[in-house]
Amino acid sequence: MTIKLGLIGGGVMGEALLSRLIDRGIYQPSEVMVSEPQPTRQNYLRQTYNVNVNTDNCVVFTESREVVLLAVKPQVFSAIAQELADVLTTKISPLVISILAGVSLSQLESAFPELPVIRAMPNTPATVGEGITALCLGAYTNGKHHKLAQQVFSAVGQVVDVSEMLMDAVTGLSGSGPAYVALMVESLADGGVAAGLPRGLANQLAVQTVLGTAKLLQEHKIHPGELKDRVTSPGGTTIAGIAQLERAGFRSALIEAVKASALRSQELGQ
Ligand SMILES: NC(=O)c1ccc[n+]([C@@H]2O[C@H](COP(=O)([O-])OP(=O)(O)OC[C@H]3O[C@@H](n4cnc5c(N)ncnc54)[C@H](OP(=O)(O)O)[C@@H]3O)[C@@H](O)[C@H]2O)c1
Ligand code: PRO
Repeated sequence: MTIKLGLIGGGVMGEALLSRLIDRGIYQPSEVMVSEPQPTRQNYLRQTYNVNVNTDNCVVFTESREVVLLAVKPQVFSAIAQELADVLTTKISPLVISILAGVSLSQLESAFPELPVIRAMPNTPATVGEGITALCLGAYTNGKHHKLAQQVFSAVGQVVDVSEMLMDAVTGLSGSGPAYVALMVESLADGGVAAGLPRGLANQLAVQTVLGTAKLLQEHKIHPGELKDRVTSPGGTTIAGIAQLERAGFRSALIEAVKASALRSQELGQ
């Protein structure tokens, strides 16, 4: 069977994309080849997804007919680029999609000269099909490549096209955001426990509150400030909580977190 998708780096995000792409039938397991350095991880991916696994990134690259997805840490990028340099050809090349934080289109295009490359930033809710991915296209891509990338990432959630100058900010918000939301859910549950709730119930209340609020904002397209006002009864419980959040600098903490993450993304690309 022809390999259509090559995945270089089957870690957290690589696996999130892989599992969903196979689950949705976008790729058959036999059409996928993954490269991973650790034997335990190789066995896990082979056994769990029935995909082809290899340790040689060059084999994965040359065997892949449609897409090669780079999902290694940004710190490994230059080593991978050096490894692949000898097998690159402009005659037949897969579309290269990088999900590496910070690594720019110009760095990708120096590593893959004259080849179609796309820089993408997905996020971990991709695992359950509720991700959001921002795409920006390299100079050697065409409409077919764009469509292919949209097909891959729409299998894991929403897809938006952005200009590259926004990619670090996207990384700071939606790329890193699931961690901030998870921290908030954990803290809400801790608050519930502090107020006397059993842990399991506190977790359930916290998760469903975040999920339901996000759904309400999305489906009714209302401004978050308006929803806040709807919850906040005069002289009631919510305004007492909000006053405390404002004293603790809650908004500012989140703003600064997104800015710090965007800055770190910029640094990783240097
Ligand atoms: N996690 C997220 O939420 C998220 C979201 C958007 C984008 N990203 C981006 O996705 C990339 C991967 O992040 P991650 O969180 O999935 O990291 P990760 O779990 O560490 O995954 C990277 C994988 O690549 C493997 N690897 C290391 N060197 C390799 C090599 N030379 N050839 C092939 N595979 C190699 C690693 O194996 P070892 O562990 O054995 O080194 C690991 O399994 C990063 O560039 C990150 O910026 C992540
Ligand atoms: N996880 C990656 C990081 O923390 C990139 C966005 C989310 O660097």
